[in-house]
Amino acid sequence: MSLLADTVAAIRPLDAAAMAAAQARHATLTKPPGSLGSLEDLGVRLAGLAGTCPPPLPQPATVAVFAGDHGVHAQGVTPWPQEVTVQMVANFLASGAVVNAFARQAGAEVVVVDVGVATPLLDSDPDGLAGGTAGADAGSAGEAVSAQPGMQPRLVRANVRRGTADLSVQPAMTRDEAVAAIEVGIRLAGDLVDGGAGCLITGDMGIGNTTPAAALIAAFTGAAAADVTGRGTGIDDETHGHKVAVVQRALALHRPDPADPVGVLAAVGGLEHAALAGFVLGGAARRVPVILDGVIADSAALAAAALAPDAVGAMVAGHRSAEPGASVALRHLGLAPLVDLGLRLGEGTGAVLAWPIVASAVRVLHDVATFDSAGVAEK
Ligand SMILES: O=C(O)c1ccc[n+]([C@@H]2O[C@H](COP(=O)([O-])O)[C@@H](O)[C@H]2O)c1
Ligand SMILES: Cc1cc2nc[nH]c2cc1C
Repeated sequence: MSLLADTVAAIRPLDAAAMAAAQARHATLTKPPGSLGSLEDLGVRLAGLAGTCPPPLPQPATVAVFAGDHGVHAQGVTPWPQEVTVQMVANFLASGAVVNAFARQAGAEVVVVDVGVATPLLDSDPDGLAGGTAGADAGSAGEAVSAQPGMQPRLVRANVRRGTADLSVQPAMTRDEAVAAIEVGIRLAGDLVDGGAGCLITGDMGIGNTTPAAALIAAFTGAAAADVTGRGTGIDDETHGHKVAVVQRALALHRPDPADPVGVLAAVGGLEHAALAGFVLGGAARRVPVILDGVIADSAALAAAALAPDAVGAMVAGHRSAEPGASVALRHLGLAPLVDLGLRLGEGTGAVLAWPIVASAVRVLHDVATFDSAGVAEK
């Protein structure tokens, strides 16, 4: 079997006995029952994921920033030049982006993955900066990556294709390319868990990538393009109307079938969306929580859930992106976001902010005294 098929086959439902044990433990802890709201449900779910109560603390954590470019950029769906993708890759590697600041604050490692950047990264450039003519590195997740937060960002060279084709006029990529990108994400998740990671955090970078995200969300949820297409990095009303029309045109052209998730990713997705879907599947197969960032991760999570419905058990919605499609996707997945600050940056920023909340939900099950042990009276 292929890595993708093996991974999907390895994804199992949450463990009911561990969840019942976590539920019962919550009832014994020195707090009014239910007083931690949805954090109690999260702790129970993570016990079910780990198959034990209390579940392991979700640490250390790595945020994987999957970077790719998009042929649909040619349609004028974003005001930013495509080169900003590779320039931001350089910025991540130089620790200068917002996600680096948030990751440093939280104590998470940053890994940058070139899965589909249009501009080749130079092998000879120690910082992986843009330029040169290095060949594609298809199908590999690059070197093994340690999850110990050494705080120095790392680059994983796993370029499947130098940007997608324009999804509004032809398939964004071939099925083989979509599978190769998914497997980049699966391999990286496995490498990180092997290196000790207890939590995986999704990140993305790709000028134009909110357009494929909207198309994926429409394809998997059945929502209208107008209800899931947002303003991305920031566009005026006229450009937004044009962007909705581009998404509608792509959906009408390809008629993506949600029963064929790889076909949907190939037709209207992006390389980072496919890799993120694999990253989620890889985390779910290894029974490690995966914190979703914004609309790009949410759209990829829909693809992962279509491939393996039980993968939803490993997903934690880090935050609610301001993009309308994010809320539609999270509702479809049955996930409630932990943080709602109006962020619409991507990179993994909202998910990194949510990580200490996820850890706190687990910490309660480890550390909090029981009514018995603390001598606190029950009602
Ligand atoms: O995470 C989000 O929900 C999000 C919302 C809007 C924009 N972004 C980021 O902005 C870029 C895509 O925006 P755009 O307008 O070029 O499609 C890409 O790099 C994303 O990481 C991300
Ligand atoms: C500057 C910039 C930073 C980003 N980070 C994620 N998406 C981005 C888009 C732009 C334009």
